[in-house]
Amino acid sequence: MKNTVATLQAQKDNHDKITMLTAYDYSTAKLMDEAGINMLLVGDSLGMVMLGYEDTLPVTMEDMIHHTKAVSRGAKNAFVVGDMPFMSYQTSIYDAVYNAGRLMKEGRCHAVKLEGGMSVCPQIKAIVEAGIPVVGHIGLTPQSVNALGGFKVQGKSEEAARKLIEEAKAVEAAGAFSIVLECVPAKLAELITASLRIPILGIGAGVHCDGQILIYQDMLALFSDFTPKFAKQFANVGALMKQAFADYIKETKEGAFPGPEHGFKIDDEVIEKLKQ
Ligand SMILES: Nc1nc(=O)c2c([nH]1)NC[C@@H]1CN(c3ccc(C(=O)N[C@@H](CCC(=O)O)C(=O)O)cc3)CN21
Ligand SMILES: CC(C)C(=O)C(=O)O
Ligand SMILES: [Mg+2]
Repeated sequence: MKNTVATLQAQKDNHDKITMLTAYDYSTAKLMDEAGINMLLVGDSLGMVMLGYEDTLPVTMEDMIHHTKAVSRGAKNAFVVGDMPFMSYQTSIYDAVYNAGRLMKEGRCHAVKLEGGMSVCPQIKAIVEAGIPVVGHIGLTPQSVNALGGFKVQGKSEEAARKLIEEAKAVEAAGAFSIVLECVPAKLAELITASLRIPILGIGAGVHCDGQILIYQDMLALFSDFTPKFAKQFANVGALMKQAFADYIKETKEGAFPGPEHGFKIDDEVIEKLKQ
């Protein structure tokens, strides 16, 4: 069944957990879609896990469109969300609508996501009015890493927790159909999830959110620069890949690969004639 804004809202209303993973390419998106994932996020985290930058700030609209196109082609039933990169929406309402439109029109995603609370509500409202569904993103907002002083848990003090609740309500009121809540204490996330009508997608925000989102390289151990506490390793695909690469190198050096079954034949007669 195809996932839509309406089916995702129904999942919250029916206490049926929403599942979301990041994807950045066609083949991986297809595997996740076939496994039955509800939502795919083409995250600007691609700057870190796919391109090797140390944060998400250098990611461009062109990077996002390129990867969103690939993921959209691999997603049959999953609801695809394209992440708005740093400085594609903070600068003005015009930029926000223009770039959200590009991501949807060229990338063929079903919704866009942008980071921030009250400060980006005018942008959320304008994008939604253009007919583009918006996912909000509050708590740890990685595009503000320099302002936050690192990738740290958010909303621990009473003041910070109150501000986060206010931000969640403001983003909902601005018209977002869902919110990603990143790196906040589980009990605060539970409170926020209970106070909002729209689905809350948690990452490092405990089990009481309406759904979960994870970076796929983290769950498969494909990324080793750092490991957030919330990154559960579901399989060690990284180790499997490294072993397969080592086996390929070894067999190639030994002449064990390729075998006759991996090649093409020609009539011996032809070869004899060539040798004459
Ligand atoms: N591979 C990867 N996984 C992610 O979850 C992720 C990215 N990249 N890139 C974009 C952002 C950055 N994020 C991060 C990065 C690091 C931590 C981290 O190491 N956090 C500490 C918390 C420290 C504290 O207690 O404040 C941790 O131990 O989890 C968390 C989120 C989440 N996103
Ligand atoms: C951490 C998730 C929610 C994200 O925004 C990304 O992958 O870019
Ligand atoms: Mg992001």
